[in-house]
Amino acid sequence: TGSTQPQRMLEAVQKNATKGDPESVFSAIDYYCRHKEWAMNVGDEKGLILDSVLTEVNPSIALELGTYCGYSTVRIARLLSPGSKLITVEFNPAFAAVARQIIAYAGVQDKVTLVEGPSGDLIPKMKERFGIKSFDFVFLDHWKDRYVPDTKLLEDCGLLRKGTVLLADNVICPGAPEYLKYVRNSPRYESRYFKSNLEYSKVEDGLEKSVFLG
Ligand SMILES: Cn1cnc(CNC(=O)c2cc(-c3ccc(F)cc3)cc(O)c2O)c1
Ligand SMILES: [Mg+2]
Repeated sequence: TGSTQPQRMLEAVQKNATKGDPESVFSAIDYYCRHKEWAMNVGDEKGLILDSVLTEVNPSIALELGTYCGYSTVRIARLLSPGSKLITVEFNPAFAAVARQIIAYAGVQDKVTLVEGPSGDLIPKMKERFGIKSFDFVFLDHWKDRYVPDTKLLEDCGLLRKGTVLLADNVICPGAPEYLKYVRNSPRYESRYFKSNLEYSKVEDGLEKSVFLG
């Protein structure tokens, strides 16, 4: 009955997942999006790469740009150590409203702060609003033409430190060519491409992992 696709995803979670079980929540979304309606979640295949990078970094403070319905928010939050935090930024209020419910259903709401608004406006306010020194990990999954300006903004606001890991979704499909040029040509990043597939599809896509060198 849910009128929008995000609402139908939420319904699928409420119907098929177990409250308080993050794994069952993102698995229910994957099942729905693979068999019923495609949606732009990072998905199960790229999600495994996200999991492995997260486990390696074990961030105390992480940032996600582009919450959408909270699929990757739940995937990230479930792997955070006790006391670690994830700040996730979503521009679209309808997406944010669904994401809050999916995050709560998964039981990870205590680790997550969802902030609504344009990333370009919110990033400069992160230090004062959330008392952040710098981020250990950043997942970029929002508008692809915002990857470069927001990365430069994170640098200029002193929100990256030596060793901060940036992980960018969709660098092939839909593509973020300027971002790839930026991080691969900059002496301030050490970049590596993780080849995969577009969520729920056979089309190539991948994640770019870039370590800020300070
Ligand atoms: C409206 N909006 C709110 N947030 C965003 C940012 N995300 C994307 O744009 C995005 C798009 C696609 C995608 C769409 C159509 C297609 F044919 C192939 C790929 C996949 C993703 O993983 C994405 O993250 C867009
Ligand atoms: Mg994406």
